[in-house]
Amino acid sequence: MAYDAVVLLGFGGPERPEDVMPFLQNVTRGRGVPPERLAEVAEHYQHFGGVSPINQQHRDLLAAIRADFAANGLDLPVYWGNRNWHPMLADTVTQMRDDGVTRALAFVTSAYGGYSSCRQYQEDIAAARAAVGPDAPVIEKLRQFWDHPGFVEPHADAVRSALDQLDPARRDTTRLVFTAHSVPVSMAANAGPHGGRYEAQLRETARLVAAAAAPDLPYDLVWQSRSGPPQVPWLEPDVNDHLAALAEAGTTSVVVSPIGFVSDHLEVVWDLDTEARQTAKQLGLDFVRAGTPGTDPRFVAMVRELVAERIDPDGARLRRRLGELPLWDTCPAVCCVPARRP
Ligand SMILES: CC1=C(CCC(=O)O)c2cc3nc(cc4[nH]c(cc5[nH]c(cc1n2)c(C)c5CCC(=O)O)c(CCC(=O)O)c4C)C(CCC(=O)O)=C3C
Ligand SMILES: [Fe+2]
Repeated sequence: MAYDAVVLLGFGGPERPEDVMPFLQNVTRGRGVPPERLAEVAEHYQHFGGVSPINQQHRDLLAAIRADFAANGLDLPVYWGNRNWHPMLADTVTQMRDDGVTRALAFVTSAYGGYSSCRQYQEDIAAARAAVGPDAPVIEKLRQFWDHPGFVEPHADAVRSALDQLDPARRDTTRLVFTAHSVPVSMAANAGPHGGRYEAQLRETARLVAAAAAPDLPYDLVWQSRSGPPQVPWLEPDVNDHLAALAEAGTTSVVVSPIGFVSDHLEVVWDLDTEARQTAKQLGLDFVRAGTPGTDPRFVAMVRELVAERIDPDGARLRRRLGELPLWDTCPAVCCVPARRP
């Protein structure tokens, strides 16, 4: 199968104060997020002058991918479009069509299965193509990469450097706390063709990162950034509640590692670096937040490797992965169907 382009598909974020509300409306349209929650999240963005770091992180990743492709002789143009903010994917697909692209691969900035992390991006692609019309390029999503060494190793190194900042005399009472975006329990139950895939993949990534970074330390997987109406159950415990439980049980020091994400965007710099850090301080816990892959060369090279394994007629032989969960290129049509909303 011949491909003539790659597109980086991101979440997107506002870059001016006046963009914050329209961005949040795009994110939450039809999703039953109460206005109080929206106002609260708008505050988090305004705290940073209305600028989410995520678009610049997408730009940096785009530049790094282009440089890596060029340095390794992969001659494919790389485009960038977002789900929720400019450049919107439909505009990018229009440009691709105008440039004569007919068949492209999409690298999505989420490693996992599940509705928000995988299926919704495929819906974004379908909607953008429908908006462009019958001559829109075909766009196929690259596979989930939760256990790829290019994702796991940068997270593990980040955990190691975070640990170096903690008091070694307290190692016996130090713990790793991995976090990912909480989702509604019903969405987690529907993730993947047999359910539970988002959580199962996160547990595997946590296991792999912990084993590589600090096999002697206990670790947990907990959740952050809960949204939605209060009566709808979401995955728990929340990272802040978990820190309280750890402090109560004698933990003195934590490394918090956001394995659910690929860059230090607003959910990281607000929910962890601001809120969870504050919680830890109140509890008297030593707290260091571990970094995310960002533009780590191994992560950037992973994008090229994912493309290479898809282009190769016998791509399975090129696959690099550390875990054991089932893996596929193309999701079955039934997976991650949206939870029915009340
Ligand atoms: C699984 C998952 C990921 C990881 C996969 C991936 O990375 O794609 C993720 C990433 C992100 N989520 C982000 C921001 C937001 N998420 C929201 C709301 C929601 N997220 C959900 C899930 C996820 N979200 C869900 C189930 C909702 C409820 C509404 C709905 O059913 O869709 C809201 C609404 C307000 C609120 O928080 O209530 C905002 C502002 C940003 C950008 C940060 C920045 O600007 O730097 C990023 C990368
Ligand atoms: Fe989110």
